[in-house]
Amino acid sequence: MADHAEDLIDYEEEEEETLQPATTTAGSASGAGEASEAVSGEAGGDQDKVNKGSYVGVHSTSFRDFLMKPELLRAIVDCGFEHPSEVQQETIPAAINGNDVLCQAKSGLGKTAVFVLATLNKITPVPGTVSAIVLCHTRELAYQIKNEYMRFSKYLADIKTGVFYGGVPIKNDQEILNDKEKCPNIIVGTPGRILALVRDKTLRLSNVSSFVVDECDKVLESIDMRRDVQDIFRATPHNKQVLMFSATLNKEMRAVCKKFMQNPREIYVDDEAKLTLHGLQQYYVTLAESEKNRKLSNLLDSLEFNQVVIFVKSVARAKLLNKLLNSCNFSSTCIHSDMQQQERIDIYEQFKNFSKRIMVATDIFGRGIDVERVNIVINYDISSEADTYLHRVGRAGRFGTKGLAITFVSTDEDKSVLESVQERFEVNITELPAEIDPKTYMTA
Ligand SMILES: Nc1ncnc2c1ncn2[C@@H]1O[C@H](COP(=O)(O)OP(=O)(O)OP(=O)(O)O)[C@@H](O)[C@H]1O
Repeated sequence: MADHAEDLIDYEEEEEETLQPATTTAGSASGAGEASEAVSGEAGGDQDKVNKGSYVGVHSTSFRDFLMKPELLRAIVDCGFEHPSEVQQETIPAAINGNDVLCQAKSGLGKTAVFVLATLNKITPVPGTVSAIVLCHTRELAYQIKNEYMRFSKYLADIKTGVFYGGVPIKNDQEILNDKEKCPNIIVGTPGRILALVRDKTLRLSNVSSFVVDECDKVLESIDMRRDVQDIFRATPHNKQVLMFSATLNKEMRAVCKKFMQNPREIYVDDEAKLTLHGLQQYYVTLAESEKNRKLSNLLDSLEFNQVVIFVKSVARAKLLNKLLNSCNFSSTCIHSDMQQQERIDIYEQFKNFSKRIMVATDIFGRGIDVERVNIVINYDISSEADTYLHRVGRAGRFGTKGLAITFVSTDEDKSVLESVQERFEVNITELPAEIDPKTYMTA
């Protein structure tokens, strides 16, 4: 019964409601019992701290300089990665050295490869033993990260990766874990399902040497999810490497993250202006709520796009808008929490493989999701937080490509969110002009 209850935990359902200011603070995190075995990383941290922006275009190092397994270097070549991005140059060596790492770097510049390569490089797989655990906040992101592990481990046939998340029968996961031949060495998952598997003792974490949290500020923001992460953390050995990543990491969340770490290498973008994606054109349109559909339809007709993501604030609006777009013959699909999990994965896949050009989404698609061809993001409903805005628009303009973000502003509240985005990230979001040259947002 208890296990079944765990099985039902789906933080993503909360996404729409969490379009609210964070309720957690460093103060609330500092109480006893939080990550009890973690040691604060404050001491000695300063000399390790690097404040920097990140750019794709600086190529002072090569992946070969990182002294990784030759199988990984071959896979990197196959993936078409020619040079490490700046965040990779900075962070991969620290991670490979075995340091704990807390890393903030802007969207779309390859944070995933940092932990995927570092953990794959470290692991000597023992059949039936889990060596690395990777946690993130949504099921689709977990699925995507697992695929990244598959890409980079293609020449490391002995390393098995698995993904476990809620919304699908836990029995399948238990069967995999109970079979020594199938048990993954690296497990990616969402905290609720992972904890359920730890609690029922099918998932044994006593040999874990790498503990990774992607989108760490989001994962540790809600008390529920943070508690689950702490419980999973406690099931792992004291001596392990901890790696955490996000594009947004405020001072409170840094302190929370560091409670899980020992003398971490901290890589931050303290100048928030440097979180703005250079290739991304950002505009707003002021309009009444009742004008949104017509405007959207005009934009979809007039703009050139490979793929577009349209963000809305609720499941109901996602369903409705998708229906409307389909009735107007747009190649649209939608993703939200009120769907069977397999359907969600199928929809993610369809969009990723370009079978659909338009995705109407709630914030479950707002962070971490990497679809290369997305060059336009439309905030049909603006987010209620500046950080969420930054993550959403980061779905376009991945890895230094061009992109366009258009935000509909229909209330005073919308206006103030837009103002806070502009102030914090020092970005000038101007009114959408009557015409935009496609060359400014389409990568040739
Ligand atoms: N060195 C590289 N060379 C070429 N492409 C790369 C390189 N590193 C990463 N990429 C590609 O860039 C894209 C974005 O990477 P990734 O999803 O890891 O970004 P991220 O920093 O995690 O972004 P977000 O903060 O939005 O989650 C991916 O498609 C990835 O394959």
